Amino acid sequence: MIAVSNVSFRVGRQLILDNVSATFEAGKVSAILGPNGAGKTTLLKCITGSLAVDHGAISIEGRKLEEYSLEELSMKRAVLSQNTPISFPFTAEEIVFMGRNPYALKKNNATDTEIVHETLDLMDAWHLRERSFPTLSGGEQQRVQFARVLSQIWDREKAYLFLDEPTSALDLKHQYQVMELIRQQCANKYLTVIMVMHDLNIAYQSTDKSYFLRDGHVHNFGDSKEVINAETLSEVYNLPITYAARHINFHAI
Ligand SMILES: Nc1ncnc2c1ncn2[C@@H]1O[C@H](COP(=O)(O)OP(=O)(O)OP(=O)(O)O)[C@@H](O)[C@H]1O
Repeated sequence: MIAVSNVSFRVGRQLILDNVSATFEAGKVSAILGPNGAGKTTLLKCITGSLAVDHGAISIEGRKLEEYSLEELSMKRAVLSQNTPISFPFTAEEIVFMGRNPYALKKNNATDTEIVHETLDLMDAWHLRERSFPTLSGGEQQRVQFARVLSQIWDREKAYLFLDEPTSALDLKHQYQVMELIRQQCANKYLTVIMVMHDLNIAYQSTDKSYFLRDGHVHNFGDSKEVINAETLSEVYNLPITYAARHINFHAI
């Protein structure tokens, strides 16, 4: 479990996170939602340790984040950032192999290769493995990067998966496949999954818990099926929204 307790973060005099508290449980997929500039990515960066909080604390399994070594963290959690510009012509397969770097000293080439190939295949990116990464389309790059983070924690139980807009470049089918895979991995390996996202339909359908941020504070949180409602959305996005009683639900079969 991850506990975020009374976290504040400033840049200069601007308060970007204002006394944020949240808990993220193992075996659950949690969404961080809210308008542009609400502080979602900043909160995720504080949770991953790439930003140091000004006030408050973040703990993983009851231990403060700063007490973990980088090596420990790299074998416990994987992070998919929003922008990972790569201009060097690594192949897609080499990018995914980077997910196995934390285990370099315990090298088991056969296992690493199996994991890399399996995650490439699961992300429908096997056919891209020899392609130069910078030449891939936005969605293809996102799938390869997702294979990289999956490969990093593939053989770990109770690991942590932090994803900043993992489906933003994906078409409908790949969005569905990625969310199914996240849910399946989360349940089977008891992962703690935290996703920053904008797509409220995906959040409603595929996450367990949702936190709505607005102006750097938690506006509302709870079970996704309950908290993602017209009233909350109207308040958070400052846009009158009504519930469409005769909406159409498409289901993949
Ligand atoms: N280093 C920085 N210097 C100045 N302002 C910053 C810095 N980092 C973040 N901010 C500001 O803090 C606010 C929160 O940024 P953040 O990226 O966390 O928002 P977000 O909710 O993820 O937004 P989006 O949905 O647009 O990705 C924004 O107004 C942003 O401009």
